[in-house]
Amino acid sequence: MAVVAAKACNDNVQFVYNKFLCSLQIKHGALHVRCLKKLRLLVPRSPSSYHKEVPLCDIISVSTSRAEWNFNSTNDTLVTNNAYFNQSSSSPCYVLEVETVTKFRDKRWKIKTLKFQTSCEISCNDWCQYIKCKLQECLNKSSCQRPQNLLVFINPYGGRGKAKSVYKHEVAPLFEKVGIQTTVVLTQYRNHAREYVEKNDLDFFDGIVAVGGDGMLNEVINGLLVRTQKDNNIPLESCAINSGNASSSSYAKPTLRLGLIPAGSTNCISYVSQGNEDPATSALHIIVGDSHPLDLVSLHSDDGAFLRFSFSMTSYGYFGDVLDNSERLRKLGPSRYDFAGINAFVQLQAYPGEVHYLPSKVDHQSGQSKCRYPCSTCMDSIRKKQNYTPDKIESDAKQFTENNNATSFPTVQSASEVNDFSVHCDLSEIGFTVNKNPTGLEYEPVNIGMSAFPMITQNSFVEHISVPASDCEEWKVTRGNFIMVNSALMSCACAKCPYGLSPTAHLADGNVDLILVRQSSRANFFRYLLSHIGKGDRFDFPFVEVHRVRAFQYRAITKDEISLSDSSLEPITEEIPSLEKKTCKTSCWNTDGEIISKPNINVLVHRGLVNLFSRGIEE
Ligand SMILES: Nc1ncnc2c1ncn2[C@@H]1O[C@H](COP(=O)(O)OP(=O)(O)OP(=O)(O)O)[C@@H](O)[C@H]1O
Repeated sequence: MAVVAAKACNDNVQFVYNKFLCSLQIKHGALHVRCLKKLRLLVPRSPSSYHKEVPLCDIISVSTSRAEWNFNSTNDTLVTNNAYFNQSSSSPCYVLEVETVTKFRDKRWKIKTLKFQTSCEISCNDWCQYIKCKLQECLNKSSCQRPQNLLVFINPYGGRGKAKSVYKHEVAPLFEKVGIQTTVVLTQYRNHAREYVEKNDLDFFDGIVAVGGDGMLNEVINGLLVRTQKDNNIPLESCAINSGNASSSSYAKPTLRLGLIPAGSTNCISYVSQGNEDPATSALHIIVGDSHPLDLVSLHSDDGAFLRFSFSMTSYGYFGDVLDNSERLRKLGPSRYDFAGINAFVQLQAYPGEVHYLPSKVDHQSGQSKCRYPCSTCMDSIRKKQNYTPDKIESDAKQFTENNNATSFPTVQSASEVNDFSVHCDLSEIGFTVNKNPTGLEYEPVNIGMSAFPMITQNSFVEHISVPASDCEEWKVTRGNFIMVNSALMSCACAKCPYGLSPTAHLADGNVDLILVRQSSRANFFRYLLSHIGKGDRFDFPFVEVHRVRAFQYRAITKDEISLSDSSLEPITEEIPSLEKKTCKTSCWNTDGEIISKPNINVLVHRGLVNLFSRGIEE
């Protein structure tokens, strides 16, 4: 049938489309509509200027129907003189209907039906079959099939409690229209979706969709990842490199794709992966079967216990305090974040800590391209990963362990002993380099005894870090009083911050942007926060630094350690409470809107560990 259709479609069949006589052609993955002649005198465009190109992957359905010719011969002089119309008008009209997505400037998608009329029933049917075949070929090539059966979780309480109505009015009709079967679960309690995904048989489904905010997607991701590791007998505590897995981590990748229908107070993933928070657009990305890999980080406590997976922001300090405050103001709805933000700002605090990080080979400065469809950075990393053979992963891992075979944490020299800290510190001998703060102001090397210091051994990193050594630089360490330690796995754009915490972060490049906001005045910190409203450079502050990293580890410095005449950790302004005046408090972590109260954590990036129903933002 396909061959017959293809043959027929090579003939020069003419269709009437949008007041033009036109021909159709499929090439380079798109349906081309080329206009040959205009059928109405008053149409301003010339036929040669009219050329429409519909990517096959944007076509939703193709069908045929019968209709009436819709010419008005009294108004249309050209029509009445046109040979095609004269022949056709007396014969029946067959319509080839191509339903496709149409795209608006704000990246919203809607369904549009293109109607091509002809008097030849056979040509109409052949073209219908031909487009269907080509569409299937295109889907097979990209190995992204369109979902037929979806598991849908709706959080009835997230955001303004609108998720149920959003699904009912904007999404369900679209799924019904294309014949997607759904199993809908209204969540009854926190972690209901997570438990459901962990315990139930999912073989029947092609994907899981969360209707709510980022918190709902986070639940589903955690449930699915935990379940997948269980199914594959992979302990969550281990991140050793797995030679059988093309991923940079030992975690097994789930086969189900995931989607979010944005209906929460923060829908960061929708902003970052499609450029808006429009539920219908998200539904259409699911319907056309889009697929884009998404990096995740796994969070482990300092004793190696698994905490959770996260896909966007993991932040300590100010954002942790905002979330902590906002949980107490839940009854205020989404506006609680504004109140909590003001409250945390009034009580602004810097937290003493130490950050170990493994820089990526592509540093933040040189990786300035934005993540846009088709994103070569994300796709390159996938291709590279595919070339990364199991043998190479194992040999790199071995080399990495041999090169860094130190078992004890090195003694950091005193400030007076060390002038150029980045070079002459003992740490460099075992693969650590201690950074010098660009300002040279906020912190200096400290004289701190090992006995009082939380033990971080190089081996403890090797156990948990699962990135190929050849893709990374050496581990580095820095310390100071931090208002915030942020990590952005993606740009983290949202309605309040349209360019995000880190505008050039990618969805699937295997890196996370580590943003260290050191102690400064309230006014400076406010300027830093304000810089997120616009396009401007949010890293152009002397107290802010950014590193593109594959992994990092945070250790809070305790009061005992501070008391060891640690001059580096003195506040530089009187505005923010001094550590001497206050007890040495710790903050909590805010990871995708969930709280982790333990301050000491390990954060590891896992490249493209899940696939989203998305293609990335189209320019
Ligand atoms: N039925 C339920 N009752 C209470 N909590 C739920 C329920 N279903 C899901 N949750 C939890 O609510 C949290 C927030 O949900 P979601 O992300 O959908 O909405 P949100 O409005 O963006 O978030 P938030 O309310 O935190 O601003 C999620 O972390 C999820 O675990």
